[in-house]
Amino acid sequence: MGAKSIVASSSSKKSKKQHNGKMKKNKKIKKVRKSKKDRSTSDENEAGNLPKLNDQEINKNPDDHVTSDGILVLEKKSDDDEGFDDYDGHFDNPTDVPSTTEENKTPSLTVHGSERDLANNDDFISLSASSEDEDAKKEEEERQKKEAELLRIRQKEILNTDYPWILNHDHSRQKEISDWLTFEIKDFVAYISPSREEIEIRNQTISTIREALKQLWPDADLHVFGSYSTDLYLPGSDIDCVVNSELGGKESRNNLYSLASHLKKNNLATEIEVVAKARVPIIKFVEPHSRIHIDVSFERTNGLEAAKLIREWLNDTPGLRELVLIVKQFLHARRLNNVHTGGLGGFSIICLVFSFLHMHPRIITKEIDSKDNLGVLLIEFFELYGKNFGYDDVALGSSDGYPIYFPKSSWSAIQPIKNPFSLAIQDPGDESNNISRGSFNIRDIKKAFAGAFDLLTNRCFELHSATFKDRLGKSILGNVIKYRGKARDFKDERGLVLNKAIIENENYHKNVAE
Ligand SMILES: Nc1ncnc2c1ncn2[C@@H]1O[C@H](COP(=O)(O)OP(=O)(O)OP(=O)(O)O)[C@@H](O)[C@H]1O
Ligand SMILES: [Mg+2]
Repeated sequence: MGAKSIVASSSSKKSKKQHNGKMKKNKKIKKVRKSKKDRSTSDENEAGNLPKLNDQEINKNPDDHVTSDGILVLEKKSDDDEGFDDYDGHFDNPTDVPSTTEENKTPSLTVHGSERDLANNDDFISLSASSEDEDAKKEEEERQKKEAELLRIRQKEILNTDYPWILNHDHSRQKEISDWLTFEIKDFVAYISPSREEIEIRNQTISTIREALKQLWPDADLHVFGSYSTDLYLPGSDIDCVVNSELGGKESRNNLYSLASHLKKNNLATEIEVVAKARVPIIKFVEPHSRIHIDVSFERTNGLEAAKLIREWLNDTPGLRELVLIVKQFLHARRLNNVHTGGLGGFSIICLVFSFLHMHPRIITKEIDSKDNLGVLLIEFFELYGKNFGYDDVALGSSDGYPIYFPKSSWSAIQPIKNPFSLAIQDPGDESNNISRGSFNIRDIKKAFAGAFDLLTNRCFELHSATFKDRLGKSILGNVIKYRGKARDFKDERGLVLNKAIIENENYHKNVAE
């Protein structure tokens, strides 16, 4: 397997020394000033402005309620470290498309989350609402019929294989088995990268919501952050948005409700949840035409700063996008990507991969080129965070824009540490914020990474000693990633149509700088 040998590179002494979580000196982390807006939280506790509650109310938290127009208002009060993180993952598999048929016709409450969440009274209730108004009901039924039909068509298109990215892309004759894996990773990423149509739908969705927002609040604007503004989204990822306004104060409970109600009236939101009193007040809903899940937060700029920083990371870090997308899909398939259930969110994944690539000894010394060695790097990523990383003692941070390790014990903002076996990742925009504090299920995440390392290395050895005839049509990556999708060309169409979220984020930063 030569210089790129998986075994040789993954067991390199130098590599282990650098990567086993041994700490570097903690340099002072660059302070990033938080804007006033970011620090503001809603203390308001208005009463009486919301519509009366209807008969279907079932309150898990005594204060949670469903309004008469079918909007669920969740009154999250506490903000403990292990609590509910309002940033969610995604619903990124065509087979995950929520059912749009029978069960949505009658109002029903669905409880999401583990027993643990329920026990903590941290449960998360979603409402499938229907209007009492007859016309609206008919309209809704019509829409649901159309969606069901669309879903049937989409499902027919889904290929009967768990590895659609290998169709017509055979790399089994590669001499280096690690090159085979590298090519498969590239194919997978091209396969799940957005088509022109998908980008246009996202652009359109955001424009429509922004227009509606401006009708309601002329002083406000809608900005996109998160994976859509960094091109790190999978096909069903949510869109994270933030409403910022000249007059401010849009994060109040009443304003959240007004916006939710306005979007609903304009047929731009279904399955709405208003989480009014969380650390980050938020509205979550599904945009009915695109079925995209949207999260809207208020009066904050930190996500917009993070989007810019992540795009800079992507420009400066070859291989970052590929590995992040693979790890995202890997965790998503195992239901380990949702922070609400202790999984690892998109932001944490980006930081883990960024840190891994920038501290990789063979990359630092320019011994290897990341893009040509994605296979080896993926295996080593799984080895590091599955087998070697010192979760008990080591925190990830950054200094002058470069990732560093430092002792968790020296990070005053996270003391006292309740659970030492936990991931601690310093927010590059706020040194007091541990972005992975909600990821309490590190045990399973670590186990999954370790398992992936074993599965991939075994598969590499197995195929390395197989004949070319036996290798034909086989997948290496498929040993750890499965994906059900339709046949599509391996065209990453991001070059054909502009992602407006990126342009707008760039413009936002230009305006701020002026
Ligand atoms: N714990 C957190 N603390 C502060 N900001 C966060 C935190 N989690 C997420 N964010 C902000 O929200 C943005 C979106 O986070 P998220 O975890 O949804 O990642 P994502 O890149 O959008 O991935 P996905 O496609 O899975 O949604 C981040 O880029 C960051 O700005
Ligand atoms: Mg997101």
